[in-house]
Amino acid sequence: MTFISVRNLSKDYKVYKSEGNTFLNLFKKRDYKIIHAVKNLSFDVKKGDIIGYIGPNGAGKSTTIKLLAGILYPDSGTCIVGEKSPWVDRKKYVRDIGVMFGQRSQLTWDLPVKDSYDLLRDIYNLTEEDYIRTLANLVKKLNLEELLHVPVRQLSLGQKVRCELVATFLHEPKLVFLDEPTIGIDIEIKREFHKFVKEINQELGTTIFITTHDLDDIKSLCNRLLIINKGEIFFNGTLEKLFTEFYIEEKIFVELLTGTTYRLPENVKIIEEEGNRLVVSVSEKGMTGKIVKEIVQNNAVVNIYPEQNKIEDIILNIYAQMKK
Ligand SMILES: Nc1ncnc2c1ncn2[C@@H]1O[C@H](COP(=O)(O)OP(=O)(O)OP(=O)(O)O)[C@@H](O)[C@H]1O
Repeated sequence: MTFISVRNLSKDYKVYKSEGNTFLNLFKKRDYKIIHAVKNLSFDVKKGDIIGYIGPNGAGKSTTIKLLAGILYPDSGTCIVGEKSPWVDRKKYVRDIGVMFGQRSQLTWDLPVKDSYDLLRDIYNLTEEDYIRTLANLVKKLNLEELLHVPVRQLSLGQKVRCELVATFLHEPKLVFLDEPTIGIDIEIKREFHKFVKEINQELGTTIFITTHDLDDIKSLCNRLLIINKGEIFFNGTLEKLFTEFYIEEKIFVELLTGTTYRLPENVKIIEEEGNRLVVSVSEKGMTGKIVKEIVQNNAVVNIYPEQNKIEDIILNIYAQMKK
């Protein structure tokens, strides 16, 4: 079932060129340039999807999130989430969404964590019963009972991220935007974050839209990937589709018994050869296992290991293509 439907969404920024004296600039007609941050964007998201939204710096990810969250107005295009438009039904829409920006906080710096949650309870107009239930559930999941009465300024980054998650999910939103949520946190907290997001997604069917430069987030969480470049969708599909469409030749590292000659299958290419060690490449997706077997059968192999495609390499390759 389609939950988010985005059609031909565009957003430009007008950036004025700065010219020397800022006071005199007030009286002059200044030159400006238009930045097409988001161009004619169209995509659908199903209910309960965890969408990874990635792209190089400046591709338009944050602008898209701000548009979809109703924080920015588009220049043209439409977006329907459930049955609401983020801009037209702004007040009701806010109740349906949660937004967590890795660089910004929903918690009040000088107050104990729990005070910020109480404030959010009032903002979202939660009943005391719902508030107590969801808060207890989230606090248990993230194991942060002992942090509730600590002032936010005393929290470590990892503790703060866990507390931000509670703030984001407290009103049980149907859709959550996570913008660079794991920036700067260690691997242990990151794992805890992934586990939490997966659990909530499964328990409540929350749709999650996540922008990140951390591919661990994508691998651990996302069932779909949108890649954006210069404000336009470059790829839209599953990770499986990404691996098929952007397959990079896989390598097989082979060590042969010293002094033996080799016999290789026809469909491999030798890319390195040094003494009894070879590196060969496989150009056809899905053939690596079969080729390893053939090499072992026909040669005096001491050691052999294939190097399968990694998402990091595929994404790097895509970003390099984008620059051309
Ligand atoms: N408020 C703004 N005023 C002018 N230009 C902006 C503004 N916000 C973003 N831009 C420009 O719009 C383009 C898209 O920016 P955006 O922040 O959406 O990209 P991003 O993909 O989130 O980048 P990053 O990964 O670096 O955070 C960039 O060229 C950026 O410089």
